[in-house]
Amino acid sequence: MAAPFLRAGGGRLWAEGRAALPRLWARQLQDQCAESDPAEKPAAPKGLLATQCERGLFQEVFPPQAAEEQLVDLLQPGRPPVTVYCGFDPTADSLHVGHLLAVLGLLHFQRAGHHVIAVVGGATARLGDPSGRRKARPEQPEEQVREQARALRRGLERLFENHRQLFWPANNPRLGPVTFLDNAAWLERAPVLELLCGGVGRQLRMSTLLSRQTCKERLSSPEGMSLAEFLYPVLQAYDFLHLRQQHGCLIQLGGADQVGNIMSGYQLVSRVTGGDVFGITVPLITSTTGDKIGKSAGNAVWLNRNRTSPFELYQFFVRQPDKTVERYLKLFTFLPLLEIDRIMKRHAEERELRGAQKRLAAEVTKLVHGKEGLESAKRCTKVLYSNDVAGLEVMSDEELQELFREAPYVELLLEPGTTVLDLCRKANAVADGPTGYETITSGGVSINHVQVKNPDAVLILGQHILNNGLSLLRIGKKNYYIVKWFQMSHED
Ligand SMILES: Nc1ncnc2c1ncn2[C@@H]1O[C@H](COP(=O)(O)OP(=O)(O)OP(=O)(O)O)[C@@H](O)[C@H]1O
Ligand SMILES: N[C@@H](Cc1ccc(O)cc1)C(=O)O
Repeated sequence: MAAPFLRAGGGRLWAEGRAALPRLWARQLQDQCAESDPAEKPAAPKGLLATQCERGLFQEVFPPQAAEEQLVDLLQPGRPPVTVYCGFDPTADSLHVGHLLAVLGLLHFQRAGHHVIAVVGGATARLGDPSGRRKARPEQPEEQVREQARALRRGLERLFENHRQLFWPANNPRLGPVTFLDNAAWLERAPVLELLCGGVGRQLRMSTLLSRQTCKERLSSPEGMSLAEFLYPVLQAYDFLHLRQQHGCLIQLGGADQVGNIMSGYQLVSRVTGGDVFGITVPLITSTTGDKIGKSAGNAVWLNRNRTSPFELYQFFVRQPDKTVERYLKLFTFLPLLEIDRIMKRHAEERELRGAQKRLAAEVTKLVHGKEGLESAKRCTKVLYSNDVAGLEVMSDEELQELFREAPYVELLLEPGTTVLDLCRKANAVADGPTGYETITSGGVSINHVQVKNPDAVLILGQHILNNGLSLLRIGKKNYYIVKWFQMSHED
């Protein structure tokens, strides 16, 4: 069955020519797209769909004809708000960069005044979404999933709160409301018979479920597919129906790998209610080798600080190649397209400064970790790449450990007369005997970014030992040791 999605192609069709878009869309986009000619009279603000397709954030819209005829219009500025939802399964205790695009999709709806619902899949996570997977997810104990659901909700709340505080002018009345729900609240209570004999069991067709790519592949694999996994799209479809009936939800948003599940939801809701609902997908974020970034691939960039520090998140975006940075600025930030254009023009003149990447990294880090997180990321960058000692001095223990994640953390007692050699030996950073001594005299050791060549020099407070009681010891090019000093108190 041909996918009944209207493809905006991650902005591709938009870029290749509007003729590829359905007629009505093309006309509306043309009417609304006045940014390209600033000399003309100010244009009416663009509709949400047009804007996000142009940015590449909305990749597919479903079903195409109804979207053309109704959704474009429903999402025009000045129209009454609609309700949109996106689900996130708590199969880990943190969101990651891949999830961020779906969250950004919700935030754009919120910015346009619509009501958004972020659903944590406390119930669905226990089945495990088979979409795009070759193997079943490992089973997780119920209590673990519950704990992860709480953590995911906190992560979602933090993103919405950071956005409200840092990316939205104070008290702007147009920011739509956000609701956080957990599908365990209704799925755990849904009686099996009610589910099977009511709309779900009767309206969803086996042939459609069996025709999904994931299902076909898994059924023909040696491992096969469990009933729990097979029924996953059914429960996600039930969520859509529940949210339609209880919250008036009209649109489901999800990553591109969610198309099948969203289609099942569309079929169920439209058959049971007789009215149209819509699906929108956001593109999948891939690594430089083209693989989806995520948990299973083992390359997730997490949004929780204890898994990926603000500094590491910042660096992930600073390292993006030139060919991705413009697209990511459009996808991951709220910067207007005209400003992105200016950033890219400046970037083209001085690529080595990585200005576009740094702006991208700053915007994302601020959204994810707030202003303090961004400051921490910048401080860590300076400490590491510009040997900034002042920055080192104001760092918290947590920050220092985040920065030198691999570095051993050693706690030492500071005794009068402690020398450079003592420090190196107590930290187990140099070998015993003459070799250790020579490592220092030959220039292989630095303390707080300053080379120390005299092994017998006594450590000086404020120089070798920073005011926060820390020393950063480096042996060779990149073997770091973080030393936290303790002083014997006088009463002891
Ligand atoms: N790399 C990505 N780019 C865009 N969206 C993503 C990405 N990874 C996951 N998502 C979206 O986030 C939601 C949660 O997906 P899921 O839990 O399968 O992610 P995941 O952590 O990558 O899982 P796994 O790697 O275990 O398959 C889905 O809507 C999915 O489409
Ligand atoms: N299936 C989605 C999560 C989800 C759960 C419930 C929903 O109703 C919607 C989406 C995922 O894998 O992440």
